[in-house]
Amino acid sequence: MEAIPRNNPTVLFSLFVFSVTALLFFWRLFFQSRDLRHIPGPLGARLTSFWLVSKYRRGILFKDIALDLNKRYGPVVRYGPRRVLFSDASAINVIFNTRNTLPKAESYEVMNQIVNGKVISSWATTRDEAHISAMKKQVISAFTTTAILDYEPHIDHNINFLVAKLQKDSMDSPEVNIAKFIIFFAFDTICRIAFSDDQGFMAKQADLGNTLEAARLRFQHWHFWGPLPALERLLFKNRFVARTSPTSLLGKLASERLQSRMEKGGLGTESDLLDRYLQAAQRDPATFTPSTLIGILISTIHAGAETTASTVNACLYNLLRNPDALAKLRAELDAANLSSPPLWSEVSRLRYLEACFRESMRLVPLLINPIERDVPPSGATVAGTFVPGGTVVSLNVHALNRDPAVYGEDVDSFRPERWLLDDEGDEGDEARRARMQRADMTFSQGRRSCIGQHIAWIEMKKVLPALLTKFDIELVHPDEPLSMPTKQLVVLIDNLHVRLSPRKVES
Ligand code: HEM
Repeated sequence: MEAIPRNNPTVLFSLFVFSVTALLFFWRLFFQSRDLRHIPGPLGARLTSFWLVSKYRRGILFKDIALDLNKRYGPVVRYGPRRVLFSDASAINVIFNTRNTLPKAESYEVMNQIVNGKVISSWATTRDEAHISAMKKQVISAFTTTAILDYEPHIDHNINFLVAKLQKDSMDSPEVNIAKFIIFFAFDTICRIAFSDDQGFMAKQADLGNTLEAARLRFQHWHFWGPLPALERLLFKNRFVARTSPTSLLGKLASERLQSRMEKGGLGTESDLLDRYLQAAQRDPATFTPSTLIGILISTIHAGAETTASTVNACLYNLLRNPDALAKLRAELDAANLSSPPLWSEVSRLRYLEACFRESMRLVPLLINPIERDVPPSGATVAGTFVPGGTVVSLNVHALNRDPAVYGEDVDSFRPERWLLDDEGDEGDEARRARMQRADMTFSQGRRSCIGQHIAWIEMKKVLPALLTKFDIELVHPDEPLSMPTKQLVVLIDNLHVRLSPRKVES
């Protein structure tokens, strides 16, 4: 066999690439993350973020990665060279602390969008805590339980539309994919709450202009690139790409709505979220620049539409699979003698209804991927483990939501009763419920928890009773598991085929 000449350029180049890779490998292994060697994790994860990306590419959900890591390595584990995941509820107090806030990690920048040639950070993606505090000070009142009553007529309008559409469609054919109806309902409803007008998705039963698809692609982009934020910035957010990229569809929707409001007369012309944001801009124009306003509008729609839809769809699915729970809920709704559509004042205190949602959100947490925070340069002790500065920390919600020490032995069952108290004839005790509430990360915790959670609650607690009081509902395929796309960071439910008939109340 002929010897390969040593000065062959291909051989030299291969040797060079091999040496650099080997050097990088050993540097990472021994030096870059030496200060994290007390925390276990798979070798691949300790070496490179591509370990996580390759799993995502193969369609493995973070949920399954996280549960597997917890099983193999215990409650504190590395899932990247400088990423640590905790499956211990006591970590919440440190990672999502309200006073000494750990800032959002760099991975959030991946979600920034391009609007008119500029990279815009939204409410959810901003890492500047001082900016967020200044913004919140001005708009927090728009998200309180009292303020959301102003939005109730918008929700009622869409519930009436949804029920009428389902009544009409199910007369022609009783089998419907109710997931789609609920997705369009949630998107149109958040648009109504934000702009006093919807996008007409429910009426057309279509994703007009592919806005929903574009929003999903943004989530998917975050999913794949979240572990590699620096590379994402280099490839997708460099000046040339930003200047030549078209405005994102959500950015376009936000800009158009803002512009048309200004043409209509601006401040005071409607009673909705946009008007509240314009009031804030009048009080503090330095914080609420036009880019900030567009960023807030993008977050409102992006964070508020499919999130609520998936939660309602998952809860309905869990109820249809658990007839006893459904019967109990129907009994509670019947006893409440609800208006049509149900009023917030009637449904807000229905305890079994709330327990059904909480239990469903425990089993199917909306956010699949980790909520990441940066450890400050001085380091932090999280759940008894010292984590050095420059590390990203996160909570293993999937393991925590099924921890028997928090939720009891039957953690895989849908049992809303676990959220209720003894003194009202239900199972459980106050201490356990307090423990469950402290561990509940459905809407995250701390300063950057979900600003829209009261809006989500009012929508969810009104629409599900509206459907259950108008229809008898059964699954077309009762044995099929809930299907959802695998390459995503949030739960998206596209298929929930049910058979609808007008509700027959048993005498
Ligand atoms: C059931 C429905 C919902 C669920 C489960 C949910 C869940 C969450 C979670 C887990 C976060 C924290 C994300 C993170 O830190 O990475 C979050 C943040 C956020 N949510 Fe929601 N959300 C829901 C509905 C809504 C609605 C209806 C709105 C809008 C009106 C909204 C607006 C926001 C915003 C703006 C943030 C960012 C807050 C910040 O960074 O300070 N969400 N949500």
